[in-house]
Amino acid sequence: MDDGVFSSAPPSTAAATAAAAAAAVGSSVIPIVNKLQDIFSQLGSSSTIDLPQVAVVGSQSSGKSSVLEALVGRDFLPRGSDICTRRPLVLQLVHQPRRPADAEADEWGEFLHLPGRRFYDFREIRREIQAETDREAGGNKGVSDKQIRLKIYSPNVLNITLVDLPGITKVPVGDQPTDIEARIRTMILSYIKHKTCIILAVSPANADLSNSDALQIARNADPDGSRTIGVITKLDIMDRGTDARNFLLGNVIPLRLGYVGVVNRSQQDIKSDLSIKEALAREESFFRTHPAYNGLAQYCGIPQLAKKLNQILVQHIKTVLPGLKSRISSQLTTTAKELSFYGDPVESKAGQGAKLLNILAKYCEAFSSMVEGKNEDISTIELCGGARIHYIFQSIYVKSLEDVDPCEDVTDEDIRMAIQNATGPRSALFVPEVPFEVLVRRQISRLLDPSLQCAGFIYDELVKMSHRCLAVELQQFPLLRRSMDEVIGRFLRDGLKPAQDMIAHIIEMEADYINTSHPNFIGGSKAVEQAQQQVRSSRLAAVARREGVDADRPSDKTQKTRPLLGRAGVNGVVTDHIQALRPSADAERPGSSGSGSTLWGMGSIGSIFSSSDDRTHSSARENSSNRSYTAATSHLEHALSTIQLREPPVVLKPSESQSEQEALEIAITKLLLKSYYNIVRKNVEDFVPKAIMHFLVNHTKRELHNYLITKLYRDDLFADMLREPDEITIKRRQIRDTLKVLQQAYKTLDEIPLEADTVERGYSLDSDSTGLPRAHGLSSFHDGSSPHSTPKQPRSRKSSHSGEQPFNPDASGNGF
Ligand SMILES: Nc1nc2c(ncn2[C@@H]2O[C@H](COP(=O)(O)OP(=O)(O)OP(=O)(O)O)[C@@H](O)[C@H]2O)c(=O)[nH]1
Repeated sequence: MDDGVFSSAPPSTAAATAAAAAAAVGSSVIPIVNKLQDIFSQLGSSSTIDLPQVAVVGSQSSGKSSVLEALVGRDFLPRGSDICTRRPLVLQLVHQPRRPADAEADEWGEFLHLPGRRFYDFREIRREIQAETDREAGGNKGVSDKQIRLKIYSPNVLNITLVDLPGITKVPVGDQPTDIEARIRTMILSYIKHKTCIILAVSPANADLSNSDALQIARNADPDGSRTIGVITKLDIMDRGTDARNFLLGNVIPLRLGYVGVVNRSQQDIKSDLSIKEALAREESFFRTHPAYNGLAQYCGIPQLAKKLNQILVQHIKTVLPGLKSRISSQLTTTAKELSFYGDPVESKAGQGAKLLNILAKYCEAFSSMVEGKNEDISTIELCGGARIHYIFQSIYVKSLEDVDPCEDVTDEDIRMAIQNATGPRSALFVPEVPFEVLVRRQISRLLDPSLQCAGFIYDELVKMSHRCLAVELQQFPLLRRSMDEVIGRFLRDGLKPAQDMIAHIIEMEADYINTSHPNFIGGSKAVEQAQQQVRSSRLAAVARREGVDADRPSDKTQKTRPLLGRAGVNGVVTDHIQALRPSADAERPGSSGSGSTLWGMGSIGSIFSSSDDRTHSSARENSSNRSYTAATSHLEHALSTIQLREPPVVLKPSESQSEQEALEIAITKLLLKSYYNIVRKNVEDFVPKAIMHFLVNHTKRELHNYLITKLYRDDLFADMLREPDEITIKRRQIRDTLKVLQQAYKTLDEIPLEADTVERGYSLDSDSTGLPRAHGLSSFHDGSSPHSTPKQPRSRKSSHSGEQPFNPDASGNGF
């Protein structure tokens, strides 16, 4: 040990103070981090800036605890020539504001295993570390990987975590297991493997540096050396005539971040209670006066080590700053937008009038855009606005009409009854038009209800849209919102009425004139043809069924082979159906029917019931039946004096059995009914939506703006309409305040890189004008700017960030 160095240059108090101030790890970064912390708290965020962890590794008694203690600037760690650190000590420094009135109580320690107990005396902290080590690892040199966690609260520290790890030992002693070396190495690696951990690889200068355990294990965890700082201790006790100059310069084992040589307190110094402050001053004197380290000031001393760490921390902060800035910037944009949304309260009448007009115009624009599907925030989740109108028209209204069977509520009996009633006392020679018209009108009138419902649905949609327009903006003016709702409600109701009237007219028009000349109408002859086919096929099916069932009853067969369409029944006319299938030449001539009823459409329908052959046949049959009737009566006259007819019932229904002719008539009527109904349905499906669009939807788009102005733009109403509720006024104030805070925060962040440069410059021991160390390994922590730039020279944001980023900001974290 070169005691002469210390004795020849006793430390001055000023130098000691300066050195001590410079030595504390992160002390110079505290203002920056405090500022960031302020920004976080002002923005109401509980998040903090996470700094990397620092871990000391090395062989046993290499001086790890001494280095850590010097960096923290307080005596609190057990140190000694024997094994001291036997459990990992996780030391969390917690910055807290200074309390002037109670300066003594500003700093204290707290152990996780002794919650709530504050240690103001740092010697007691050391004792507790020793006691807690013994409790877990025993008193006989045993080692445990169970952490001791200690928090130190102080206004002089940075929020950072430091880890003191047991030293690597080769030969087991005391209670140590045989594989102690492997165990300790595994334990150390578990800490330093994390990418956010800065490794202080401590090697004593009085041992063979090229075989350093510290450098070897650090290389395992950090092969490219981007986060390893080599620390060479005990330079004061190197062999006389040797020095660590080549090592410090990186000539022996190069390291990207370089080396720092330090002189800690010796065991003797510890015994004689040499303070850290004095020790630092002595260290400074040692390097200043030792010829071997002349010109290597930036590689020497605890303050240089602290500076190197600070540079890493500054670089880390620089890395996270852009993210922080962009967060604040986007918050700024959102808040500014919010404020512009609330705008400034308008006091003057003219201003109020203009504002009201503006709101009404914007409202109507928004309404039209919503109807036309042009609004900005088009939903991808559900149909909205005009698309809903389209859906109601096509998927609800049109679809419902198409699903309706026009004959659904018209039974065969209804048709039969209508036909019989229409022919009056005569027998029907032709299918009369009246029943068809009656029935088709009945079906047309059924279209009115769904059409009016459709108009009602669209009205509801418009009301909903009117509520959605400027919903957020109008929250600011509840009275105006209410008045607008009322006015718009009235306007829409007024628009619904003509739409409904038009719909009623459309249906009435359709019902009023049954246009059987419509080109799409099936017409009589075609209907007859189809009806005959239907009837024939159903008859054949019935015959086939019966034959299947009665195959073993031959007596019935004669009955079944009778002409099937012989019409016997209510009108007493018997018609041969086969005859009826042949259209008569007479019937094809319009007006040839001669009956009271008009022929349907194509003029060929009636003929099927009126062949002269039919009439001959039927009169022949009538004659024969009349003959037998006369015979029977004359016979009865002998037996009875009076024949009593049964009274006709009050309500008369057609006889139950339906003749095949009637079946044909019914089938024809149904075909005609369906055909005509389809024409009407298509017309209605087309015209009803047109009516609704014209009288209700487009009318609203065209006229609402004028209507709103007429009803609401009145001098005497301006103030009331635009009166804001108190909560809006408060909200505006809050947003303004937040905006100010954000602007300030943004400005502060902009200033931080400059301050960081100052930090880097502030603690150089040599006379380098830039103050920046020239260590080969430091380049990765520089900001890429020229080392010769003047301290006050402002830099652009871009240039303040290094291209090389030793830490991944996303992975950063101090572990707690
Ligand atoms: N002269 C001198 N002694 C030192 C120096 N650094 C440490 N020592 C002494 O070396 C011994 C070990 O120091 P520690 O700081 O306990 O070493 P450590 O690496 O933490 O030891 P373990 O935790 O037990 O592995 C102590 O007696 C210190 O006083 C130094 O730079 N010069």
